Amino acid sequence: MGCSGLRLPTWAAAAPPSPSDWDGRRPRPRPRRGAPVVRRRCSAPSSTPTPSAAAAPSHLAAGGSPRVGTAEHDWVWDCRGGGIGGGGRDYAREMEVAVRVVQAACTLCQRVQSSLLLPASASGSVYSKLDRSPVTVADWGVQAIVSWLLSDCFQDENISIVAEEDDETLSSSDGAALLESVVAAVNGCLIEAPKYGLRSPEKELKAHDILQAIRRCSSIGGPKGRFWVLDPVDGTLGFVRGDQYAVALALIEDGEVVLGVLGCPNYPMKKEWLNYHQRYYRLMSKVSPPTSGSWHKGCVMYAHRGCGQAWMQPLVHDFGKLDWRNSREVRVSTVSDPISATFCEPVEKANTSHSFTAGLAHSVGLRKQPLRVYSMVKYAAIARGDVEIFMKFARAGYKEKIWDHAAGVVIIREAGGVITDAGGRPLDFSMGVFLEGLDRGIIACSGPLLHHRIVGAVDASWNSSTL
Ligand SMILES: Nc1ncnc2c1ncn2[C@@H]1O[C@H](COP(=O)(O)OS(=O)(=O)O)[C@@H](OP(=O)(O)O)[C@H]1O
Ligand SMILES: [Mg+2]
Repeated sequence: MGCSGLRLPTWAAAAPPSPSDWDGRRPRPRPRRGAPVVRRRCSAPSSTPTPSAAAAPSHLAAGGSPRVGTAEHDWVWDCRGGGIGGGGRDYAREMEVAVRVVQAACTLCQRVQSSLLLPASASGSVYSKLDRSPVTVADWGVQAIVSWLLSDCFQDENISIVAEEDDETLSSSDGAALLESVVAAVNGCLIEAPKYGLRSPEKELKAHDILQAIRRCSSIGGPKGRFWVLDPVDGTLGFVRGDQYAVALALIEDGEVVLGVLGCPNYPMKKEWLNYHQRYYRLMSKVSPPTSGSWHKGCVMYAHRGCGQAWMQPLVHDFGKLDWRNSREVRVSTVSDPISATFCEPVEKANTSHSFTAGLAHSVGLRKQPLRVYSMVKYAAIARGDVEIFMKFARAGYKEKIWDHAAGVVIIREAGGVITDAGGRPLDFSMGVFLEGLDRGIIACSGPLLHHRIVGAVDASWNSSTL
């Protein structure tokens, strides 16, 4: 195992942008083990490359299918030397595309979430699924753009995507206005694809193109082969309530998650803000606006299996462009004493037993109030070292879906954390859309000591619980 070291060209490493409110933390020293690298090939390095050079490699923006290593401004994900199942593949191309695609998808989500806060409009409406869970234009919109962009970038491959939404509602006669809103949202976002280093469609997509892109996400996963897994808007409740949510994209090969990307548009760079609803954040931002150029919220995290590192870059905001030099390594917390540890869990008590986790917390000596946050932002919080523990115990009979965990699991692991079911076994992504065989619940920790204690505490209290 192990990969090549992180090798940044000196000009890129010398003057990293320094977001003023980076939570007081600086990037860690360069690690010894394998590392993803943003590497520039070819032309003479310049200490201040133009934004277009850094952000929009021509091999992606113009050519459709990316050709790594051929363009002048060629940013390459480089974690070579094995470490990955499947013969040491580095997934450079997949990782680069996935990060760009998630960045684009986050823009669509942000626009739809803002419109939800405005007086009623079709794009700002919340619809109800058969199971009465909410769904919005963003769910279908993200699914359509991710599907379209992945297909465009990997034209030479027959890609499979597992994702939550189907096209039934949109294709129905009642869905015409909704479909129109999805088409508008998708085209509004794809026209800006070059700012993420991706290609826009030659012509605006029509309704049937959108439906086709959504239908393409009909893979059901399984133990063999390669497929993408997408949760277009994870934490839909948080999304419709104007709070935290995530866009989660992962690649699974032969049953193993090989890369994960988590877009967290409302993730605050000051971790204490995770405790507050976004409406306070919006209020505070009005009272005391963040200084221009500072990185105050919104990030994309990414990691690839076997690399031993996970990364975060700022969300690309309105007038910005994706710039790989802004990526920073993230690492789990070093806290291993339960007294100082914070645990996080789902907000809704319908999704987990708050009373069971409160009992566990007490028995292992956790003293802080739990942090309740929507979506896989909880996984991002562990990877970033903002919390130490995640616990989820769904009611008996509920089956966890792979898209709710895949991207976060690989990011936590590569950032140094441990994530298993409550029996201490790894989550199994090889059995279709569900995490089959999951033992009781999910436990993620920043390190093995805390993890061991919590798994032990579950065993000790399970029989007396009412779950
Ligand atoms: N009954 C039940 N039990 C457990 N889990 C469930 C349940 N129902 C749904 N889900 C899945 O939980 C996903 C939301 O997880 P969160 O951590 O965001 O939950 S919470 O809203 O903060 O309570 C949610 O993902 P999204 O639909 O993407 O929001 C669901 O896949
Ligand atoms: Mg989800």
